[in-house]
Amino acid sequence: MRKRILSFVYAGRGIKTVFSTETNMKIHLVITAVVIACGFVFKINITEWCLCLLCMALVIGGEMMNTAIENIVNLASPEFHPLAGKAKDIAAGAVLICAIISVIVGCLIFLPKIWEMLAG
Ligand SMILES: Nc1ncnc2c1ncn2[C@@H]1O[C@H](COP(=O)(O)OP(=O)(O)OP(=O)(O)O)[C@@H](O)[C@H]1O
Repeated sequence: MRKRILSFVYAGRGIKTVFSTETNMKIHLVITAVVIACGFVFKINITEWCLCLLCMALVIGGEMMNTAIENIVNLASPEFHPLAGKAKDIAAGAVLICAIISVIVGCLIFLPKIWEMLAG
């Protein structure tokens, strides 16, 4: 039981580390806050909330995996190596794909509502 609780403590420490050290993570946090505020302002429905929450998890989780990979690569290959560069580029590319898809989902949800508000 103690081991189980400790695993939550370690996970919490990982979340705290990534949010306090990674600039990209702070940017994601600001965007997440803006999306949540827009969700309330535009009164999005439960399905739209679920899609927004999934996108947030995708981008923040992806960024955390990217940071973990960067740390492992730096540890395993502090010197220049094509495979180290490839691993970092692929991890960064994965975050970019998640972010682009999330922006598209955000546009599909919010743009019609913004348009409706401006038109009406
Ligand atoms: N050890 C290495 N060997 C080869 N290429 C590397 C190595 N380390 C970094 N690179 C190249 O430099 C790029 C940037 O690496 P870096 O570690 O600065 O990542 P970053 O995305 O800028 O990190 P951060 O998110 O901390 O700013 C990598 O995507 C990779 O192309």
